[in-house]
Amino acid sequence: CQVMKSEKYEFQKYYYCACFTTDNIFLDEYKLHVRFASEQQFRQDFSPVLQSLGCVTEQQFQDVLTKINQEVDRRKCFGRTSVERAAAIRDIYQPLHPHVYHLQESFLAPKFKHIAEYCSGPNASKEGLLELLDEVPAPKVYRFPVFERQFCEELLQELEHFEQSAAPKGRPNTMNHYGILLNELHFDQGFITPFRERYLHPITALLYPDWGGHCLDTQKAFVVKYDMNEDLDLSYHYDNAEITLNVSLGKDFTEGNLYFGDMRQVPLSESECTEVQHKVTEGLLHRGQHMHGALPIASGQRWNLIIWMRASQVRNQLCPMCQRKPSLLEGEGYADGFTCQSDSLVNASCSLA
Ligand SMILES: O=C(O)CCC(=O)C(=O)O
Ligand SMILES: [Fe+2]
Repeated sequence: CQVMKSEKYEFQKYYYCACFTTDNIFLDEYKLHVRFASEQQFRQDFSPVLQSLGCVTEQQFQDVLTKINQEVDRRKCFGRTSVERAAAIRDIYQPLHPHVYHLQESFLAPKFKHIAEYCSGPNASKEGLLELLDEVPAPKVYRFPVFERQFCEELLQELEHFEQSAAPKGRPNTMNHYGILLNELHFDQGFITPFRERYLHPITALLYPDWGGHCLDTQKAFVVKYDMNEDLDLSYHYDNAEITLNVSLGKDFTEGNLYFGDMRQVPLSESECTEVQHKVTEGLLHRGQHMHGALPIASGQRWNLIIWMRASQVRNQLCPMCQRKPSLLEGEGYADGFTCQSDSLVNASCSLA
């Protein structure tokens, strides 16, 4: 029911987990994710591994602490600065291709529409869906065409135009230095949210019912960019997502394959990795907790659309980043997709009144 849905959209508040300001802080120089709750805890937990990675002098250690402090400050201000950037973008940025902000069927590959239609039908089954998919390149990783090539080109032109503009830019996370947060550019309402609800959700509901694929309710969408003079690769990590869609948008590039290891409980040294090629216009769907990374590109420029899809019902039980019961911090917009049970009770009583 449409009215219920938009009411929910207006009333529902979303949250971060407090671990956002302490956990999964990426140290670029040492390619290491750390947790920083206090200096004492940090020294105890990470001195040995940092030393083994070449952080041996007190000065080097102090430099690490400075970087951590900067990142923690960035995260503490993130909600406010993100809202400010989104407002500034609305005020000063003139889109090159305004139509790409509104999802149209003509953007989508015919095969993708067919797959989504099949999954939305009354007789859909996982087995039937698997027969329609091109390939299962790694365990529970699925590939299918998503966009038409012309749409990929126009979207990239729009994003490059944005990059070259004076508008402020928020970066997707500490591991990507380039790339663009699509919610700040106002892509959610007209494009990403209906794309997830109408097309992706029926597919994930069949493929990942045990990973929240049947109850996705928000997302964080961004693009990543790799260039010979910028970021070349992406370290091994898991996503802040229940399910991730990763679509290759272009341009021309060589190498830069994605690789998948095991689930996050298994160390890389004990994991057998599978390389998966990016093919322009095609998407790869995987579980957020399935560890992965991206190998360096060897030439050209690679852009991918990443949609981290969240299921509040799942993450409210256990935060996928710290693996603890989430401790909620208020956020703006979809935040990190956690919800609060008592908010729902307030909403229920509102709608009963
Ligand atoms: O570069 C890619 O294709 C992977 C990006 C990714 O895994 C991420 O941003 O979470
Ligand atoms: Fe990722």
